Amino acid sequence: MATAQLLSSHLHPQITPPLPSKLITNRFWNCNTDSTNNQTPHFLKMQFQPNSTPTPISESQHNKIPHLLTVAGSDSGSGAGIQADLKTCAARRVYCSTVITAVTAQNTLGVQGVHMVPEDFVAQQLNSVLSDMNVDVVKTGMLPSLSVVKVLCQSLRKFPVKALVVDPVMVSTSGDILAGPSVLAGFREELLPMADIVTPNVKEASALLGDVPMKSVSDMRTAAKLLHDLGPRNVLVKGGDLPNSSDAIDVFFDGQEFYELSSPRVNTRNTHGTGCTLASCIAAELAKGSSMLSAVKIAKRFVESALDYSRDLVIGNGAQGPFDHFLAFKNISQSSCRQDRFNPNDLFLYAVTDSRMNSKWGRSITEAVKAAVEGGATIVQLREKDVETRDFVDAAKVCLEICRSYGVPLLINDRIDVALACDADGVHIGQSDMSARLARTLLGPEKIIGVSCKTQEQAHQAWIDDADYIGSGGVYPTNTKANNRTIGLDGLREVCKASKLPVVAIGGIGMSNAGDVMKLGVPSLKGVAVVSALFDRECILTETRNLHAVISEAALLPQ
Ligand SMILES: Cc1ncc(COP(=O)(O)OP(=O)(O)O)c(N)n1
Ligand SMILES: Cc1ncsc1CCOP(=O)(O)O
Ligand SMILES: [Mg+2]
Repeated sequence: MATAQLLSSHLHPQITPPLPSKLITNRFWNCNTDSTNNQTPHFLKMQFQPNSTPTPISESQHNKIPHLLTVAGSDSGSGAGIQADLKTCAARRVYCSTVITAVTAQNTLGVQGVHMVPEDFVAQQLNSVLSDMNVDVVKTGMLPSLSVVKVLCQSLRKFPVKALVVDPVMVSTSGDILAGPSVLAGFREELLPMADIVTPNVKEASALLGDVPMKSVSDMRTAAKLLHDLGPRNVLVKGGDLPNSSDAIDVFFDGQEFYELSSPRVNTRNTHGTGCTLASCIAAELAKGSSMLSAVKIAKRFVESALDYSRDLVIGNGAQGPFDHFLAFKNISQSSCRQDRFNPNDLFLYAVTDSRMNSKWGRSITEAVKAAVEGGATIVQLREKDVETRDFVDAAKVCLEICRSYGVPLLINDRIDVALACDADGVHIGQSDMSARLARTLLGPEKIIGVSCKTQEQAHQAWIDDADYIGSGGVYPTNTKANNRTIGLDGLREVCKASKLPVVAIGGIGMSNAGDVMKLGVPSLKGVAVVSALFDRECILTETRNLHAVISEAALLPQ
């Protein structure tokens, strides 16, 4: 059942110059395009292969959509259950099919009635979907009887999927019982051993373990270990209900390491459906190919943002209201938004602009960015320290269009306001800027956040604060950033070794030394970020192309 490939392939991806998910356009490979070529190009979607001719993406790759099957109960109030799972998958852009195990009459006051679907009809639904529809991941919610648990396990043995996410629903948020004691035995003996992750809250974890006391994070760690002994590959014990804590702390255990994942507690009545949403978001991200830890982190971020966004929503008169899963559509026009999650391999060749260099060579920011992406830059940062805010926003909007047409993310240095104004893909912030945690709250779960880190402690904090990557340097002395301490290759190695986030090296990197950086041989190091070696040169396109060739070759050599 567990898919080693699915879950481990993203844990420590090595530097891999081919960027399989990247779409770029194959255009003119000469210097004239820097500023003079105004022809309308014929954009041709290509799959990126460094040092080789780009190859077209096949139709089947274009048309495959990640597919989640949820096996759960219907909530007539649509806050939880099947309805929450469908909304989560729609918001996360994953196809969701449904097997309904029970129909509940439910609203914000509580559960007024439950009508169980006979187990042979649950089996029939499972057979219909699993035999035909190429399901990637199965997520379970309300399983109202032992016989439904057994039917499900039989179906999963007959139709194996890539991952199984078990949300052991037992009691609704209103306190109503949704699964009796006999189901507990089914969970313990049959379902959990098949699961890739189980996501109990403290009450459910306690019940699964025979009513052990759960009063502290330390109890949660002990419970996570004991639940892991029952067979699931990973355990997430959710501490939202734990008293006396201003933060919601969840304990994640992968069988080897414990992680305490904390997020600020959102003060709202609209928490009905958070458990279902978290589990289906984890499942959706697994279906897209995330590693388990990153799926869990994304899901926590998604729930936190949705709760924050919906804190004042008024639906129903009861104590616990539903929240709005489609927060992302409030301020992002769907047509223009980036389709991919952050891919650490995007850090491979990171082009960072500089307004003074552009003035020196007589080019606009947009001309510089266009040349860099045509030359093979895999991510771009606008680092424009001397530009008026209004001009910065206008230029960023044009750069964003250019980058989007190449499938290259565009980040803004320092200026979260500018990133929000132009709907950039994210920001890069330094140690004296606002914290990554606050930036995450302002930017939401989807945007990319990079943080500059010179030390292992800063790298750890960036991970805690929910950043996506760190930039580490200056690796070599540089004239681009005044008074910047050089950490050398040794300093970079130390930061990379400690970092749970992907790292891009920066500072004094160019043709002569980029290969040495790439050969460092630490898995978290994903690429090089470069300013002057690209932008303080006559032909940006040629320099980018040549640097790409150098780092691709170094990344392919044995370490
Ligand atoms: C990828 C990357 N890494 C580090 C930096 C430096 O950011 P910061 O420390 O905020 O310094 P300034 O760039 O703002 O001078 C970066 N910009 N990009
Ligand atoms: C922004 C920054 N942060 C650390 S070093 C540096 C400057 C990198 O510029 P260059 O690539 O020209 O050395
Ligand atoms: Mg900065």
